[in-house]
Amino acid sequence: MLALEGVSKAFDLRPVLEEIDFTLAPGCRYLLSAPNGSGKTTLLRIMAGLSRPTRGRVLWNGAPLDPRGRRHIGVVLQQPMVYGDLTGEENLRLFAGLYGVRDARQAARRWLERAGLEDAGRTLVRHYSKGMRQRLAVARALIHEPAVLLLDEPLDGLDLEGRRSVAGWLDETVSRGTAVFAVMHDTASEWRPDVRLTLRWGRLVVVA
Ligand SMILES: Nc1ncnc2c1ncn2[C@@H]1O[C@H](COP(=O)(O)OP(=O)(O)OP(=O)(O)O)[C@@H](O)[C@H]1O
Repeated sequence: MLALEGVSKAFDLRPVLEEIDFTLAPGCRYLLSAPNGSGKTTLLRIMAGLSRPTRGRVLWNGAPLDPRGRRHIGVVLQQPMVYGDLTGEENLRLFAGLYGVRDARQAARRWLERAGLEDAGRTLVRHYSKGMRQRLAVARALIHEPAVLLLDEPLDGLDLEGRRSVAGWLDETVSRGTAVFAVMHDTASEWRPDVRLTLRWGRLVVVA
């Protein structure tokens, strides 16, 4: 499982994260909520292996996170990593292929349907609304059934129905054993976490 060991991060000597020790548990829902600029995205990027800590380590099953470990992680950042010049279906097939999903075409179709995008599957993503793009980004992050799903504001920009359906997939993913770690406003009522976290002075703390 994914673990942080003494993770600190500073930008130009300005500390953002301080000595974070944290291990995710399978099938657990984490919600991280903290003020703007407190380091939430920085933490998520480090957990995903997209940024290096200044000190400390990110571990996958006890060993430093490497490209093989990263295959077990799905990520949705604030700028959804989907390609505007490809169709929704092409995007999903591309990522399914990159992650080594066995039948990429079938997986892409299944996830398009789950995302409620089957009619838009052949439309270029640059013509999608923000909500459609967000649903596609979550489908992209789940297509290889990761053990850990890291999300930055996954419900933002969605209408009520979209929020409920994404929250529903997250719960479904959790029920299959995936640990879901989401940066989200703590007022989001569609998704109930098991553990609420915040960042205080760069430290990750559990909110009682
Ligand atoms: N690449 C970078 N170079 C320099 N400073 C950075 C960089 N990335 C983030 N920071 C700074 O680190 C601090 C934490 O940023 P981060 O984006 O992680 O916060 P956040 O909690 O996600 O904020 P928000 O809620 O606004 O998204 C901010 O002061 C930001 O300016």
